[in-house]
Amino acid sequence: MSVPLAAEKQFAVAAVRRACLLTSFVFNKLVKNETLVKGDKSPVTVGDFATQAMVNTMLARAFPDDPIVGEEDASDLRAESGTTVRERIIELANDALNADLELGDKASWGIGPGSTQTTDALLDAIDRGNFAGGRTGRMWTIDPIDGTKGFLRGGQYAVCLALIVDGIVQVGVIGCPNLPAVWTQPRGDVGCIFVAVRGQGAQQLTLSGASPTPISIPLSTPGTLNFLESVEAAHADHGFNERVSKLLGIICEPTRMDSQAKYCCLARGDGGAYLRMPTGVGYKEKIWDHAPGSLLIEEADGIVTDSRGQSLDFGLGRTLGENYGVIAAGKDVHAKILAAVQQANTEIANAKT
Ligand SMILES: Nc1ncnc2c1ncn2[C@@H]1O[C@H](COP(=O)(O)O)[C@@H](OP(=O)(O)O)[C@H]1O
Ligand SMILES: [Mg+2]
Ligand SMILES: [Mg+2]
Ligand SMILES: [Mg+2]
Repeated sequence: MSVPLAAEKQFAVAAVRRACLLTSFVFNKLVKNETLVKGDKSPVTVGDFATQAMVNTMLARAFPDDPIVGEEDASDLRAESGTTVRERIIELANDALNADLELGDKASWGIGPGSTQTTDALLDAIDRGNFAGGRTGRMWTIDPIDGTKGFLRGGQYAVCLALIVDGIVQVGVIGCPNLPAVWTQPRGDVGCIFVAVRGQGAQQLTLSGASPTPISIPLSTPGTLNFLESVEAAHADHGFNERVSKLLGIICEPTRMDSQAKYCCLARGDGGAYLRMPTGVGYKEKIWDHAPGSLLIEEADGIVTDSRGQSLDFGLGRTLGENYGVIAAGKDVHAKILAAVQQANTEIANAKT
């Protein structure tokens, strides 16, 4: 009997692996005018666009009927003012599509040497990511560079791809080109890929997609428990986490890290919990920022909920709906952290009245 979702898993690892080579290459060559500022004031680089163009091109070949919810869209690139960055993106995406990698992806997905695409085809590939999402059917979600701010500062970032079926994440792959294979050995091998398939566990692979090693969240003790949190104070409320730490008697300092690398670290036991509480009203968390990470945690024996204790809902469209924050932790401590979060929320609400 064949293993369910084996083709999707193999594809997602190959696509993320190729994407990680592209983003690492871009980081080493990035020049100042290759970063744009989006309408919401967030940065986006030629690397984000080129990666989405490349992965979506691969997806269109491998799974032509599957819609894609992607972070980026090509409208700014189609404008006359976008000419310079557009040309650079097309060059980068084509170089990545043509790269001669093993793993047989030319045979399976028609890429590799000789697969150069036109500008129009690559811009259209980026815009295949404009799907609205929803409750029914298969869809992929891609965050070509999660943690763009981390990427720009040479910190952590992640290439994130997930398959969602009927609102449930089934496959999640996260590539972390700057993450040490072993956290305590930052001078050792750097770069890893994380894979989860629902019901089949979670694994860490090398950046070349080799040596799959099962990972899971170990039991925590109050002495070792610490929080993983965003570097960006605008993305998650650091003060709230401090309050929760005090309530729980946590003595370790939080580990600040950009991107879904936080989920990856948690899944393999580096840090006891990832807490991401909203910093204000209005921002809705995006499905591509959490789909592969949340599956990775669940498959690594962890639990992911919002601050009401409810599962994240990936069937609402491009966002997770109203923002009640995210709490990801090992099975043994999740309930304790959730209770402390709720107590902190009550205290804050009482202080206001
Ligand atoms: N006000 C806000 N609250 C929460 N998340 C936000 C936010 N503004 C932007 N983000 C998201 O935070 C992500 C990075 O998360 P982190 O802080 O964990 O590294 C960004 O992903 P991108 O970098 O892909 O745009 C972006 O989608
Ligand atoms: Mg972004
Ligand atoms: Mg993101
Ligand atoms: Mg991104």
